[in-house]
Amino acid sequence: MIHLTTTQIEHLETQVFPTYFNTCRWFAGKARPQKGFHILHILPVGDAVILIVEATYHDGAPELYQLPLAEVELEMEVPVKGVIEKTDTSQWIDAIYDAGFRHQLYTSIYGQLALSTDDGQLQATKGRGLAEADAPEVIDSRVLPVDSSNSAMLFGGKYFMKLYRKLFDQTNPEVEMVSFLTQHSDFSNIPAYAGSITWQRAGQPDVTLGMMQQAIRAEKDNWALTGDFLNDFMYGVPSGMFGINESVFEQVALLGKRTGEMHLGLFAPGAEEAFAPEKFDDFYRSFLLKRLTDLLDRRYALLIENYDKLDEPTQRLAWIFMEARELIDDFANEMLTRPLDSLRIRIHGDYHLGQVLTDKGDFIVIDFEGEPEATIAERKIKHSPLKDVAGMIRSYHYAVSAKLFESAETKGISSEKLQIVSDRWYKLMRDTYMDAYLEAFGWPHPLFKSQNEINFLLLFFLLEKAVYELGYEISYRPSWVNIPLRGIVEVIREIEKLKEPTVRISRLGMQS
Ligand SMILES: Nc1ncnc2c1ncn2[C@@H]1O[C@H](COP(=O)(O)OP(=O)(O)O)[C@@H](O)[C@H]1O
Ligand SMILES: O=P(O)(O)O[C@H]1O[C@H](CO)[C@@H](O[C@H]2O[C@H](CO)[C@@H](O)[C@H](O)[C@H]2O)[C@H](O)[C@H]1O
Repeated sequence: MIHLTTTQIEHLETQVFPTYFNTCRWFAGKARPQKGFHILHILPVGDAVILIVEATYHDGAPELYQLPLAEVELEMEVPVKGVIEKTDTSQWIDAIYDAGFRHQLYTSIYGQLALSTDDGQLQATKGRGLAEADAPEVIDSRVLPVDSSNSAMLFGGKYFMKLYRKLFDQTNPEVEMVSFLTQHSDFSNIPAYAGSITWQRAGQPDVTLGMMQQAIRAEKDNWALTGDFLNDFMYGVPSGMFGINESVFEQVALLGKRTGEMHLGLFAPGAEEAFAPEKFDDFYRSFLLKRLTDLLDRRYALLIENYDKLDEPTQRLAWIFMEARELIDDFANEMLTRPLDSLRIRIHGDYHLGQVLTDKGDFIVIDFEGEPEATIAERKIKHSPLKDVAGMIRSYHYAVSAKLFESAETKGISSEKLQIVSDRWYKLMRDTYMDAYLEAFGWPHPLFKSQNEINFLLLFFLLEKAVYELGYEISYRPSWVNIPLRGIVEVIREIEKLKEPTVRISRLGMQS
């Protein structure tokens, strides 16, 4: 096993990590003013160790990261991004690139082993998805080229393991969700839970280090598939033809059905507290309202700060949003007073087209970690499942807006015309998805007490999601800021419609 001396620890902390961390895709603190990196714990795993590193900043809370470390020969080929430090005689690498470390992780899960650490243990647990026949001796492994906020490994071509990089003082919601759905529900359109590794210490909350699921050989994700549908659709747009293949509706309806089945699997009256359905009590209503108003405050400030960088059409959309603050606030405040008898449950939390893989004409849902901006405690709060539905509906809106407004094929078409075509496509998909979704529950269902409640909650969550996305785009994809703004404007129009007094046309054609 690696034994780090005090000098080596200091060297890593002060000379190596400030550069190395900033080259890692999974390090979320790149844009923050960094103070330093400190190795808080060293957890032995076979010949390697897992370093628990604290990143501190001049502003805001520190973060904890997991960095597995192995020492290997200089001759061993390791991707550049995995090399932490080279000395004259050896190299220190991110241990995910060391077959011995990966083998140890798999062996621990297969055997449900507990590896001792200074003040506790690394406890591995096996899930139903791991076959007895897949003993560690017959399983090879490799790192997957998935470059995201976590690291991914494949075992025997059959099991997908995600090593969480940013750590939280709690069980990761993904482990709770995937193990619950695999072991306590009939929903089978997720990769089955195969196990996890948790760092446990007396008197401290458990910390999830990694999770394993069955591996899926997906053709693509549903964002890419929807992009294909839209490419076909776009051919007709310049010549004024509005054509959607019947199979597109079938796929969208199937996704609605699967989403409904996922929520039925998560609707578990009589389950343990973490999964038992709850009411829309006053505490939750105030939480939702506060979350939305805080988000709105932050987004308005961000928009004002970045206003001059926006192009003119986007500025116009931004204006509509800014002028509608009072209308939005009035609508949001209804969350406190409106009768709401629908129930709330654990949900996916970050549901969009990219979180659904397509496999042999069906869908597999992945990535149950929840909304990246939310704290872990917030990610475990129960919501109406319509929050997930709103996420997916927003995603269809994104897909069509990105294609129609950003493609070379539609360059010569006026934006008014594109808006009409895009709205029409989006509304057809939204209604197809929604109808198939609700059909999965039968009517009435305790999760949806009335059509009135469905309309209000869906609009509330559509607004919340589009406002969240506005921040994501300003920070990461400024050229797409117009997309969530279009979504916000669409919600504003819907709220305005709700406020209009009902117009009745009498037999004589007079309005009353
Ligand atoms: N069970 C699985 N089998 C095969 N590939 C998977 C599986 N789960 C996820 N992936 C792949 O890994 C990528 C990242 O997974 P995801 O859960 O979204 O992690 P992250 O939250 O780190 O982005 C996905 O986009 C998908 O391509
Ligand atoms: O990285 P995650 O998948 O957890 O989610 C974040 O990134 C998403 C972008 O990939 C972002 O999703 C937004 O863009 C999607 C298209 O790229 C679109 O389908 C989604 O509807 C839209 O929200 C997501 O919001 C963010 O949390």
